[in-house]
Amino acid sequence: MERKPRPPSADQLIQYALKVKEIPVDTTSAGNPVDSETIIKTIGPHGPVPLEDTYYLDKLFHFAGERNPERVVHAKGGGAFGYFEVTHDITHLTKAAIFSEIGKQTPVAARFSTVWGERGSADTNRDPRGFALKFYTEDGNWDLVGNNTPIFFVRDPFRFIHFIHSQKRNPVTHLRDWDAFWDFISLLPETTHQVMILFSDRGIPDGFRHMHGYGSHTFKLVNKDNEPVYCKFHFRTDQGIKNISPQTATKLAATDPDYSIRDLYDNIAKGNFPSWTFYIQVMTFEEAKTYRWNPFDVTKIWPQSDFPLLPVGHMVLDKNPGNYYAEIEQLAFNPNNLIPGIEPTPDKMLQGRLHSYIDTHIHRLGANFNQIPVNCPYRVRVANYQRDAPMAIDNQNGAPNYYPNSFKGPEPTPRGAWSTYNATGDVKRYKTEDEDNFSQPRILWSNVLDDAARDRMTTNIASVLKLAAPFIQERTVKMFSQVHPDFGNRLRSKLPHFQESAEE
Ligand code: HEM
Repeated sequence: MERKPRPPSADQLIQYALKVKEIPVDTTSAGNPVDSETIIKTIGPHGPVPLEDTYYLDKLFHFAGERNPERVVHAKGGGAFGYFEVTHDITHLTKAAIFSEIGKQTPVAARFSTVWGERGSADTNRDPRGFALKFYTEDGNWDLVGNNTPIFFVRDPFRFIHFIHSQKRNPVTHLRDWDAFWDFISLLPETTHQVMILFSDRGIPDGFRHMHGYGSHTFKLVNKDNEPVYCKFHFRTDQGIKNISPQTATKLAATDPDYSIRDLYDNIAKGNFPSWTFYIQVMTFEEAKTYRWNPFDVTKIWPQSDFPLLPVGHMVLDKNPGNYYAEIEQLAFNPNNLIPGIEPTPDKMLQGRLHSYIDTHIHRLGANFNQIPVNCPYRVRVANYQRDAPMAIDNQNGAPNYYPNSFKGPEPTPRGAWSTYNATGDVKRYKTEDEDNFSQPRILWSNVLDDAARDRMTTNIASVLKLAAPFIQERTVKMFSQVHPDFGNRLRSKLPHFQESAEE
């Protein structure tokens, strides 16, 4: 029988050993040579262990602290490194250094993830996929922390935490709770659009290479004359969209739960570098005033028929991490890492995210998380008035640590200012329930999906909606019926609860 060659990921240790010219001396974490890795010191062959075995203690204490808290969402993921290259000029739209000339390359780090599962969960779960990018530009890091879907479940950041709680484990049973999931979804119909995408074929992408990535939010581009436009960011996979059937996904969850991480690593190791073409959509401020949908509502797309995709560049991932923990687990993305020429907008969800990520990184990685090499904006010299805290590696030597000062401490620059805009109105919690929740989902149902895709989507929904309490099933079917009566009818026909009620 012909033997299949081992994938590169299986050979990592062999490859490492081949490169080592001289075996290093084993040391304590302080570099002192040690005499054993296998035998503890004892007083006599069967005696107790003396405290003198400090190397054992060095190992033991390090081991007990080996885990950082996992990300509260997007805990399981894989990543890689590469570059972004400009292919089309957009300097009339933005002064962002990364787009300054055709042919310009900027180093990039990418992390792809699932959302609700824990650090050890299966890669093939039905879930959105995170699509987080860090561009190391000469104006510091630009992070685009998006997903593989152009929209999101909720349009107000207050709802995000409730949404995540409804997807995570039940606090009593520690099991996924389909009552909580569908209860939340059916009580907030703004989730309809994203839930349809989640239960469509794209809900289980074939690894990380075969999916698009989106900034999802509406951002602002500002040019050198400080003229702004609104924009959306799109990364379209050059490998083509490819998805996994629910049956194969379930099988893979048991046989190869790290399927997507392995697929990414092996393809890059074999020189089959994944790439994405980068596009923007642009909307002027005038267009935004009268557009038929709220341009800052992240539950809605900007149809390409109204706002065509403009090509800008491409991203290639050509380098695997040298060490997963150091370079992927410790990656810390932040939608607030923006460079001159790219700014936030009144998109409430984006505004709601701007402060969340620094806090989570301090909790997960410590106050100096930006000094970890993979997060460090290494193309600029970091100079500011922050000092100390654990793991301060670059503590800025003798520079003054207060401002103003007479001793050549760093000076703010107008280049760092965001463009000005008008904001008026009473401060209060504005209800958004009058938003249109169904017209874009209806277009997705009627114009984008074909009949077979509609059938697969309703089967996928029914497979887990049937696990919710009957009153929640009924409310959910009612919600989807508002997209299209056919949607509701198909679902009803696939849910045992409705068949039983009909028989009664
Ligand atoms: C108010 C809304 C949101 C809040 C408060 C929030 C908060 C968080 C938090 C706390 C993390 C964990 C970060 C870490 O520990 O490193 C995270 C990760 C992430 N979020 Fe959000 N999030 C929100 C909405 C979104 C949206 C709308 C998207 C996509 C469009 C998104 C994409 C991501 C991605 C991709 C990651 C993983 C980044 C990585 O690979 O390290 N989030 N989010």
